[in-house]
Amino acid sequence: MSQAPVVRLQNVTKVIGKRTIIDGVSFEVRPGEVFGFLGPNGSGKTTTIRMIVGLMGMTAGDIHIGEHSVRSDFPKAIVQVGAIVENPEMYKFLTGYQNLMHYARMNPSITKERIQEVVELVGLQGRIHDKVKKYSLGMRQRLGVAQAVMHKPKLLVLDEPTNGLDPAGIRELRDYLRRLAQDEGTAVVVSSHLLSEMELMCDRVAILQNGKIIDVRSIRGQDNDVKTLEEVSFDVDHPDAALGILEGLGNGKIVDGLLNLSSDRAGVAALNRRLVEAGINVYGIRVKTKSLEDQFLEMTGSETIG
Ligand SMILES: Nc1ncnc2c1ncn2[C@@H]1O[C@H](COP(=O)(O)OP(=O)(O)OP(=O)(O)O)[C@@H](O)[C@H]1O
Repeated sequence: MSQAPVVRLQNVTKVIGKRTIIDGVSFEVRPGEVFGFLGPNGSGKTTTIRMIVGLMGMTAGDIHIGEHSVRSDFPKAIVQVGAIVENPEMYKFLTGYQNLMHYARMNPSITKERIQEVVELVGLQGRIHDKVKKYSLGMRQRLGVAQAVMHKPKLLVLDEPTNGLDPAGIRELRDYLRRLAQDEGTAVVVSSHLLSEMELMCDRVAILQNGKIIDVRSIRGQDNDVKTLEEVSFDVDHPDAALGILEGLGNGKIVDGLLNLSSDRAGVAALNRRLVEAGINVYGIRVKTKSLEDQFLEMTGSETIG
């Protein structure tokens, strides 16, 4: 995690009328990372994304793309971004290739080789010379991504990219986003209200509710395995003292005389060792693995997430 972030949001706030739509949102995304922005409908995902790409101003806070502020240095910030925020504009009566050529002409740095590269990246090589009107939604989506990354942006932003895609289309999207992150080091920000998709696609997710980030967590460890979170209960002789010893770790709480904490698997052993070393007697440890879905539902109350 030593690389400088590609995008950094600091206390981003948006007030419309008297309503605070986005309330002090901060996070950063590093090169090669696929970052999910997850929240129920109306939680503020689109508004945040519109601010990242400069389609909407901020009331307070700032967003940096690389070292350039979206507020004070917008032209330099935005050239490093590729985005699909609304439906990508395509000429339906032109072929996929002609559409890409059309956009490439606006940017002399894009070579024919680069166009070929992005076509392969999104897996459209077999159909790139067909007219766009014959494309499925998934293929249009891919063409949109190809177009958005032709200029090799450091950051790719996609708002609800899975909307309307079937499971095969979602799997393909996931594969080429990961490829883009790995091969080109692009930082990718995707929003969705569907946790199941985010779990498959992202390295980390931020969970947004009522305009606030209520949690940011890693989904994949360095080994690329999906991480699970454990809820641990320690049965100890002095729960209050144990809570003090583990202060600041795992959001500890005492429930029914047991010390409950959140941890990953390796952390459970470390927490136990710390207690024992501090002279606490541990009579039992119960570990419950919670899926991200359980956690998300708990955090956001009863709101459905699909
Ligand atoms: N221009 C606006 N004026 C007033 N309220 C707005 C405006 N834009 C968004 N909102 C409100 O801000 C909140 C967040 O909206 P936003 O579209 O960002 O949420 P979202 O998480 O993207 O949800 P969805 O997935 O439904 O689009 C909503 O309550 C919405 O009604």
